[in-house]
Amino acid sequence: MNTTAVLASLVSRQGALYTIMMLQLTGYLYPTPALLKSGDSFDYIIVGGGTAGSVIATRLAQKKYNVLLIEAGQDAPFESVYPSLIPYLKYSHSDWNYTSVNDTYSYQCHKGKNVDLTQGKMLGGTGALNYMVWSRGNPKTFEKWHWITKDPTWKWENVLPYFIKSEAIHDSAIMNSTLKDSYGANGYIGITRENKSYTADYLKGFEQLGKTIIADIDGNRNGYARGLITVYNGRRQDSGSQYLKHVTYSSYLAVAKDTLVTKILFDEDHNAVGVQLITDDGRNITVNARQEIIVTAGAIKSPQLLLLSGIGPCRDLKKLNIPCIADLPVGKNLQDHIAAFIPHTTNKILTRGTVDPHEYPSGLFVGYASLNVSHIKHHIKYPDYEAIGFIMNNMKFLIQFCALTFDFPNSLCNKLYEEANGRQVLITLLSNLYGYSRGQVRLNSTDPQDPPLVITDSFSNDSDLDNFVDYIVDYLKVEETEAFKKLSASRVDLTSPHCDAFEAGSRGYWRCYSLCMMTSMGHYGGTCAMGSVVDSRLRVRHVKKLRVADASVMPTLVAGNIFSAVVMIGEKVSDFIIEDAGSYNDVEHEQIREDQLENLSASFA
Ligand SMILES: Cc1cc2nc3c(=O)[nH]c(=O)nc-3n(C[C@H](O)[C@H](O)[C@H](O)COP(=O)(O)OP(=O)(O)OC[C@H]3O[C@@H](n4cnc5c(N)ncnc54)[C@H](O)[C@@H]3O)c2cc1C
Repeated sequence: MNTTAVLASLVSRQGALYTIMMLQLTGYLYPTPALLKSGDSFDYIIVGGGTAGSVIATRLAQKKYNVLLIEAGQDAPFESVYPSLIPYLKYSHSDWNYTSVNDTYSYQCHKGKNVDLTQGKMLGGTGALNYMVWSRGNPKTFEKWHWITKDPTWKWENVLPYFIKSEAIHDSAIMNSTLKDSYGANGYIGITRENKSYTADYLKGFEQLGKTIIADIDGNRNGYARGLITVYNGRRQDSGSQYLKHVTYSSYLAVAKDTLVTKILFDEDHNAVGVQLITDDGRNITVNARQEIIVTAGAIKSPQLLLLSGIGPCRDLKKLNIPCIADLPVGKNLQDHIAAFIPHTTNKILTRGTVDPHEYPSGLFVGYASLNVSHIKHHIKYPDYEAIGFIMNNMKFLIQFCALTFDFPNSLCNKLYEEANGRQVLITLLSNLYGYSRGQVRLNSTDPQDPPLVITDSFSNDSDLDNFVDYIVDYLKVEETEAFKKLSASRVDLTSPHCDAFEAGSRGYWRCYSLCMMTSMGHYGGTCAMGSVVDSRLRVRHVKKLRVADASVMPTLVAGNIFSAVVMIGEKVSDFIIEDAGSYNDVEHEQIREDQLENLSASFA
């Protein structure tokens, strides 16, 4: 077995899975597709049926607003449902397959000297192809958001109820403890804990290092734990499948699939009144929103749509002859959690046997650590870095992870495979939680089907690289523990010849290592940030009746994994929308619905 062979077999299986997708085996999980015609009107139009969009569509339909959810992709396929099939989703029809611009500095050890910007193109969006780690981030993140927006509703104690509302934690260590009041039991996203027996051998190392082994891996406390995952009953718990199923048959929700929104339309008073779109059968039509349009197309596609619609830096728009409606820094402030890929081989012989598709594909631990004691403020100890350990007990998965998910060259992944020699491998993704580098999303052209330009500028702020070195050195102290020695944990250096000029272990070496072995956590955010592009109720500034509500509104990234915070944003903005719709009184609302029912019965007559 080598990397080329594993990737070739994966591609051929992807072909087979695409054929299975045609059978629409997952269709029963989702609403049937709506057939739109030009001039159709809805109370709310939601652009993007991903992580946040699915939450908002569900909550508004439950409140009996007439909602149109528009998604560029299809229902999430079979391989999204079963956790161990994650590798089959990348480069598939359910991925936008975008890449970043080569900035000649970062990602230089990757195949294309850039990074794959994996994003879900299906109901459930990126949550339907992500790595399913559930952590809510550190309270300090939300204090920062409060500080930026001056809106106390973003304080930790005020966002916590929305996390709780979204979760159904199925974990006795949390739910039988004093922590249980700060966790949800009745939300739509089911959460369990990774349970491979061998994960314990690795956690022991951190315990021996003096780290606390904790139950709730929240970014709230420093320490290490087995990962909490969005898997329940052997199935992925993304918001597309788990929220929309509650409104599958609702007459208040229409879902247009395989439908690309190309522009937001405004009237002369700068009210967002409708959208232009290309339907699944190739028609260019316009549909109208009586109340609001909510853009939830993700941190790369939301800014693209706003820019195409004339909302963004006027100077840039002018160059493309796009009339500028609102001069706002759309697309700026792009952030991501960058991780260093650190492999350790061990002496643990792989347990053979077939992989259960319902199972999480590897062992998993998550840890948070801080180097700086000054970070212990207001009784909150907040972390500098996150370490996610994937314990690979399957060689095929190891190769897929290295060469496909993280896009390292085949030669490098072959070396890792050879060094592993049939034994378990620990891959740590060590990430900086508070990066200062910022990138941007810009239009490449005025064609909405053209991918935008994504310039990550990762590590453009040199202090990020410097901090990274400290984090790696701190993390690797675990190699000295009895537990890691017992595992014969041995780090595999895949940087040669790239970093050969540096003395191993020197700061220069670790800087080179970080730049070479860096990878994206897929946590893109910040491109329509609160405080600059949207206000604290996520309304786009300088125009009316338009909101953005997805990872792009985070002014700074959540210090943790960001999926749960995007779900929280979806829950929270739903309340904002419902509160703000108060003036759109029930009488008018009911009246509109009666008109629609009349139209509907007329069309059946
Ligand atoms: C490989 C990977 C692994 C990850 N792993 C984790 C993890 O383990 N834990 C974690 O917490 N986070 C993880 N994340 C991050 C997390 O999943 C995302 O940040 C989050 O799901 C983003 O949600 P969103 O609503 O902003 O966008 P999305 O969920 O991407 O939703 C956007 C939706 O809009 C649709 N769309 C876009 N443009 C248009 C248009 N013009 N018209 C119509 N529809 C459109 C898209 O098709 C998509 O469905 C991961 C990300 C990646 C890439």
